[in-house]
Amino acid sequence: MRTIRTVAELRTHLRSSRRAGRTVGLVPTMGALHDGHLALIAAAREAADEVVVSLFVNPTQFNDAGDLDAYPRTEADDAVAAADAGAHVLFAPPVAEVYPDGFASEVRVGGPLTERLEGAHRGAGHFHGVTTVVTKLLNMVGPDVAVFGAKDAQQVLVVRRLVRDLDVPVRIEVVPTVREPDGLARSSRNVRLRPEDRAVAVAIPRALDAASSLLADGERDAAAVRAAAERVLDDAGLRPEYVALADPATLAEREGALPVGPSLLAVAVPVGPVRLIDNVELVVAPSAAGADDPPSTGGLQAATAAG
Ligand SMILES: Nc1ncnc2c1ncn2[C@@H]1O[C@H](COP(=O)(O)OP(=O)(O)OP(=O)(O)O)[C@@H](O)[C@H]1O
Ligand SMILES: CC(C)(CO)[C@@H](O)C(=O)[O-]
Ligand code: BAL
Repeated sequence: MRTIRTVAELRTHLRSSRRAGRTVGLVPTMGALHDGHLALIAAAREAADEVVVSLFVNPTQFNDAGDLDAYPRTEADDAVAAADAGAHVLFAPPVAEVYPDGFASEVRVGGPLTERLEGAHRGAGHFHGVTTVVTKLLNMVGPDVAVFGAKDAQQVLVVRRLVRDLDVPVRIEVVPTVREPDGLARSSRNVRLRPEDRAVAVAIPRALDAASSLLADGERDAAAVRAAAERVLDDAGLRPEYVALADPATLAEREGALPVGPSLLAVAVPVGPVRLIDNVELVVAPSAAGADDPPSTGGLQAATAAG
């Protein structure tokens, strides 16, 4: 595996791969690689001949300077992990290579997809930073396929919108959330959890499970399903920024009876000094009698209950 730091060198390398007829997969990351990232690299290897892992802690998507400063940076370990996972290139540009002096452009996805949930709490500027850097990475690499994690479900929606709206010739693949043995979603920020925070953080996947179980037991009321998750967080002494049960295409909050098909249960929860996010797709299957019910699209990481 080669570590490349400039766009010029990356293009030269990829030109010869293209000439040899090799397809290219991109895995965008901010480094501090864990098993979630390795699952993305494995999916990219399945989907393409040549895998580029980008490692760039993108300053424009951080609303909180403290969060940016504290973001873990472990490039030497990341290079070993990416190579072991079968990546061909680690693209790790310095900030000035991505945002040279005089940089004055931004790529925005407008509307509710960037305004709701993470957009409401981190600020829509978060997603403008994500879409700007993702557009740049797609332009730099020109991949056939780019792989993202379902842990950042809203980011997936926003990136898919971007690619459709701007006719970017790339296929977006999504990998289900990889979890610790106790259910906590793997996240680069987990290393900043103090032992006492780590012990309560398990309430996050348990809250998602509680909502899934209630749905499986036949509950259909959105408020009741949401409240089941909120109760588990509250019992653990956690104060979520949001617990959203939403339409997975528009992120509009569900009210009343959940419709047949998928809904997205997404949470953001500060745990000590760290802000964690997680989600699960809850699927109400059509009832055997309901021949007119719309078909379930299925989820990326769905919990399904018959209607
Ligand atoms: N547990 C996971 N399972 C699957 N994909 C993941 C997981 N965690 C992160 N990813 C994906 O990896 C890609 C890079 O994410 P990133 O480098 O920000 O890691 P991260 O663990 O999400 O870090 P943090 O949550 O601290 O920002 C994103 O597409 C993200 O959705
Ligand atoms: C996609 C991404 C690498 C853009 O900086 C980042 O938002 C992330 O790690 O999910
Ligand atoms: N994984 C999402 C990137 C971020 O937290 O900014």
